[in-house]
Amino acid sequence: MSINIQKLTKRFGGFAAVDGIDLDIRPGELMALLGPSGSGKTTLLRMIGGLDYADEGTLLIEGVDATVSEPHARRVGFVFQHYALFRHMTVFENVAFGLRVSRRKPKLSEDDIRNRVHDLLELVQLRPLSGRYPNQLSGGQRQRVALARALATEPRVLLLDEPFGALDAKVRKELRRWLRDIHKGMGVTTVFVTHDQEEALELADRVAILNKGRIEQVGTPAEVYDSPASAFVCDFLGSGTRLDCTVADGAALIGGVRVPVVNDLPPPGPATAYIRAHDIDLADVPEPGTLPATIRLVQPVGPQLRLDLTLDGQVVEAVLDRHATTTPLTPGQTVALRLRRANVYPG
Ligand SMILES: Nc1ncnc2c1ncn2[C@@H]1O[C@H](COP(=O)(O)OP(=O)(O)OP(=O)(O)O)[C@@H](O)[C@H]1O
Repeated sequence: MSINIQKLTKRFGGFAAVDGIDLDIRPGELMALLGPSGSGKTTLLRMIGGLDYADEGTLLIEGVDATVSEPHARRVGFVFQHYALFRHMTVFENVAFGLRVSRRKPKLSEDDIRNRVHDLLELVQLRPLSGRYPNQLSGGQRQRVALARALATEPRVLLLDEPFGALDAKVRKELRRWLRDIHKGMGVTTVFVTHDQEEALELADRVAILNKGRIEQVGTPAEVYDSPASAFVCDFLGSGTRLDCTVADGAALIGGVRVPVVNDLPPPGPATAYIRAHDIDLADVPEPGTLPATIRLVQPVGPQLRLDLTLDGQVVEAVLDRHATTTPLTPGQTVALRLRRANVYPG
């Protein structure tokens, strides 16, 4: 099912939480709404689901105006961050619930319900646990039940609000992979909210990046990461550093050194360069094209060596391959930095 959002606006008091958003979601697409806290992701998702109504704009589902239709008429399935399972019902009953209360006609027989629930529990790999209660499950298992429950009524659109937000990093990663596989198998148009860049980039077909109720950029994970459309997107997507720079004679200069620029160069004048931490190398000796910096902090993290450095009074973060770094690095030491690529924006 396609979703077309046109100039959608939602105000709370005088404040526009969603501010004239246009967004087209394609049939079968897995779309991430990514942005910092308060950027309007949940409000937008709730309007798609019919849990909130827009003050302005239109929302079409499969070409039909759904701006003011009831949630059940939209046929959407929801999964929220906090497992909204019924505590007094078994896993089986939780998944069956939606089917029992469904307004569809004719009603499903008990046999049909049992078969459907068993198929869904198979899909989320929880069939052996169908008799358990939610408090006998891990957080990840509960979210899988919540997903099975959301899928039970065969929604046209699946909406997920930080579905893995409350889980630990390893479980999150497993569930991501698993959600991607399920989505691939079922092909239901899915919109999920996250503030986790890695999650959005890893899972989504396309990512919409929100800032202050507006969309900054929509694109595939590679597009938004490699070609951020604004300083905000660049800053939000990459762990990195902002450095003052000057654009002159068709080049960007930091501390008088020319840096390779990957986006469209802004007009001549003062500018800001964004350098991702892994786009910085350390040269063995100062040489043309390098900049002198002082190490402030050296932190080995798994396979990486994370460095905080100061360059001309500005703090720079660099990430090196720990095993490829043979020279000892210590705080206070002066090193030569080579900035391999930068995104440069005006001002
Ligand atoms: N019911 C409400 N009444 C008043 N203000 C609200 C209401 N719901 C949301 N807001 C405000 O609207 C803005 C957007 O909120 P929203 O929950 O959509 O952001 P979000 O991007 O999902 O944030 P988070 O990642 O923290 O959940 C916030 O400033 C929030 O305080």
